[in-house]
Amino acid sequence: MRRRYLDAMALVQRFGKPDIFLTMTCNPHWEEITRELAEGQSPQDRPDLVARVFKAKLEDLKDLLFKKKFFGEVAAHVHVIEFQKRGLPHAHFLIILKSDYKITNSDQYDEIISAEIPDNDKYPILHDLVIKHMMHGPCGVLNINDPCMENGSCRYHYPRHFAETTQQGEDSYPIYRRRNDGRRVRIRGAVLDNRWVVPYNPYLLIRYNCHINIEVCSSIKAVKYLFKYIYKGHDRASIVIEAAEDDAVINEIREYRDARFISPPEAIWRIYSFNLSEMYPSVIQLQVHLPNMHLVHYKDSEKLEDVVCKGSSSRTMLTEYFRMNSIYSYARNFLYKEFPEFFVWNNSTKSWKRRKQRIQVGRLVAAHPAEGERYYLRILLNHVRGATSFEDLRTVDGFVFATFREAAERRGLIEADCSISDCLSEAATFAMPSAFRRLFATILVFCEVKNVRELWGKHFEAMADDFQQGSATDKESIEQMVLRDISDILYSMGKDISCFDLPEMLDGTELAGSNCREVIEEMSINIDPEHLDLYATLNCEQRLAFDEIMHHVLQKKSKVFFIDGPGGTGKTHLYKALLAKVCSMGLIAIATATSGIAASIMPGGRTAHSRFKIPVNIHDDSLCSFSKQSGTAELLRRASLIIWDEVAMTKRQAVEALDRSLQDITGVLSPFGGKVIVLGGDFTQVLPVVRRGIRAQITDATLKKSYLWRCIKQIKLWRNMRAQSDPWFSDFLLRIGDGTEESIGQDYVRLPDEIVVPYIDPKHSVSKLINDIFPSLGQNGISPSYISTRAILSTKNEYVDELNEKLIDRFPGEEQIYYSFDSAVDDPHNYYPPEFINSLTPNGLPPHVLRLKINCPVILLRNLDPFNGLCNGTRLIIRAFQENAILMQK
Ligand SMILES: Nc1ncnc2c1ncn2[C@@H]1O[C@H](COP(=O)(O)OP(=O)(O)OP(=O)(O)O)[C@@H](O)[C@H]1O
Repeated sequence: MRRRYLDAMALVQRFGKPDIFLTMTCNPHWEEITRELAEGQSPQDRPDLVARVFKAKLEDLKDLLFKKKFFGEVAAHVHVIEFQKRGLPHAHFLIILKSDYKITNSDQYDEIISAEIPDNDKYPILHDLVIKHMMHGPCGVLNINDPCMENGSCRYHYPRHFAETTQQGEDSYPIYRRRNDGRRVRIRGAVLDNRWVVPYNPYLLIRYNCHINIEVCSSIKAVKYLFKYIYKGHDRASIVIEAAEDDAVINEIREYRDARFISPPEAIWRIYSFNLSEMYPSVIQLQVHLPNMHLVHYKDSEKLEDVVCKGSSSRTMLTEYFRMNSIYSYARNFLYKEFPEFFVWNNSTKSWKRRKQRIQVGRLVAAHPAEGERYYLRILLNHVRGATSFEDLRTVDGFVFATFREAAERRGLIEADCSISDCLSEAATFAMPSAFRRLFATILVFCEVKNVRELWGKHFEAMADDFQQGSATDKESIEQMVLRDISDILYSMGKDISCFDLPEMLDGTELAGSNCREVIEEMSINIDPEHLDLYATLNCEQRLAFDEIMHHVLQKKSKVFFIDGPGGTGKTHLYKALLAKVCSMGLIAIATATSGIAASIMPGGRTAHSRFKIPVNIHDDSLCSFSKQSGTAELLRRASLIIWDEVAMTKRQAVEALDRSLQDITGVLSPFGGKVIVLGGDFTQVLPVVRRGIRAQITDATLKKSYLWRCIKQIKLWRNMRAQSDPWFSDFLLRIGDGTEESIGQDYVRLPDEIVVPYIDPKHSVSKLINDIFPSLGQNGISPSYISTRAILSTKNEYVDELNEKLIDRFPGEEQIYYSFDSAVDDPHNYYPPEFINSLTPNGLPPHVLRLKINCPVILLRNLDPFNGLCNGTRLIIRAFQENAILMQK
């Protein structure tokens, strides 16, 4: 039996998730069919004719979709055409669009898909076609015998719910707009409304006059479902083409590219056609087997001894890959999975040969973690280049490990049980005890440590080192001192030491009552003397703002201010002056910002979410999650001034939650419980993120749409203090922000030639960009400030990863590689192979392969410890590294 494989995940990996799912079903009453029928014949009598016409329509559809780019430029597509004995021929298409044409929000869904009955007066033809082809059922209570009924309900979930607007569905398809507009139609004896409309594209429906269902694949989770659907129950990772399971008469599979085959009426065929565009090469499955545990094929007529002795029986793709590596230095440049791109496998001679034309993509046959050694062998093959034998693969730093697991662990490719402990042991060699305790606390908070007490016991000495040098000599006192320090650190990270299995902290060692801990912490923030002098430097708008705010603080007069200023107009400068002044008077001023990075540049700054305990999933009536008796509540009650920077980019519901909570804890029913609040931000910068939200939804989420906006006093700062030396640029930015700069269409602005790196082609332009920004990158001895005062910004994580690869290549020094340990939750069947998960680049996670060099800059992607300035966006410099620990400096 001939089989062809296609790796669905490889497709997604290479081109991204599919965007559109389209099903077209043959209309047996197409004119092209009916006019050729002889007197008394029905379409069922002429399957050849039906198939031919259907094929012609499909060709036309493919031309429209792929050449004429009906939905935009197509990166790749898969389609399956089914001719069955029962039912009409139909075709399924999965279409992956190029990145510029991705369909991402519900406005775009509405442009291409409708799920409503059209107005009969305005669109009579379309109205008739929808009734004829796109109404589901009736099923359910209207017709319990409809073929779609399964266990008493419709397999396709009809009737759907009415929906006023199209929305992003949680896991799979969007919820299309199906308004309850009173339109009804009588179909097969039942009265149906918009809830029964199968989503369609009006143009395609009119053009093809048949059932043609279009769906947008709204999330990556839909991919799994779609691939399963399109390949009906086959393995989701490797798709196998074979006969329909219910077929008793098939004795051969025939496969025709582009569905040129016309099925004979007596057979039941599925014709699969994979046409992944010219760019997408075929996929070859690469064998992964343990030594001498490969499959050997032989004929019934062959003698087993002969089979075993035959030289070719011991040769496999893998053993030959090793052999090629041992004799051919060029071969050693590639991973096993990359091999088929450069070498071609000849199955009859069982050997690899240098490839001359047409590339192929390799994919290693899957292995489940439960398979043990084969799974670890596969991991090694996915990461190690040029191995010449199984033993070579087990060799790391000259040492031959007994198992593939140990070798993978040693290479840092799988998480070892002792990774965390090793990290601490390594860190102990370069971290001071106080920094070491901070690392210990950070690990407790972020690493889900299973045996905390064991970790504590093992690393106590290193954590206690500085206390042992001091006056306390007995172990218990020192232990209490370490515990207290860790407790303080944990507290500043919003955690309580009692949540961790550590030795008990004695009462006396607690600071003055846990309720006041936040207050004490806030009161102990050091005031930078320079900040006290900032008042003298304020420009006149800043000074007016300062005076008015201070007046309210001193008079304890309730007021909410919004410092409205474009970037660089000195908002932070003003906050620093205010914070210093209020704190110097012994009053409490709380500094927060929406992002960690903005919080970290204000003394004592915390993210608003952590300081006010704002719930992550926020709703219109949410409250902050602190109780009236908590330390946070006490701190807020005592605060004379609360600053929240970058409020323009937070959802209004978060600010409203703080308003309600402050009213609750203070008992004062005026905005924010009568406090003096300074909000700041710039609505021309980043707005709140509403995932896949349309403009209206984003605008609705901003503070300007809040009930609070009416009682907020706006203070405008307009003088750009940052770009004083370049007033032209500062004006240019302001014009873009205000929307007064001439634009091309609605969204584009022409940048002056002087600030643009001209585009030649991707390779040279990127190289020129790097040379322009980092001209001395390759030189030894470049200073950290050289690196940290320049940056290349990019719009997508994948571009950032690409640029980082190029930059780190040029960076001087020896590199250290770190691999992430990625796994899918809720995937007992290992449908998501590790290399697929590793290839994803979601927000907030580093790439799977992280290449670092001493003195190279890195950006922290998590709010590890915002109170101490370690937050999402903090830039650090690599100072030293070991296998599990990295020493970084701000
Ligand atoms: N009155 C001032 N005198 C001197 N320098 C100032 C003054 N105001 C602001 N600056 C300087 O201008 C630069 C930008 O100020 P700042 O960071 O406070 O602006 P911002 O409005 O917070 O900007 P962004 O919105 O981009 O965060 C800083 O280097 C700051 O020190």
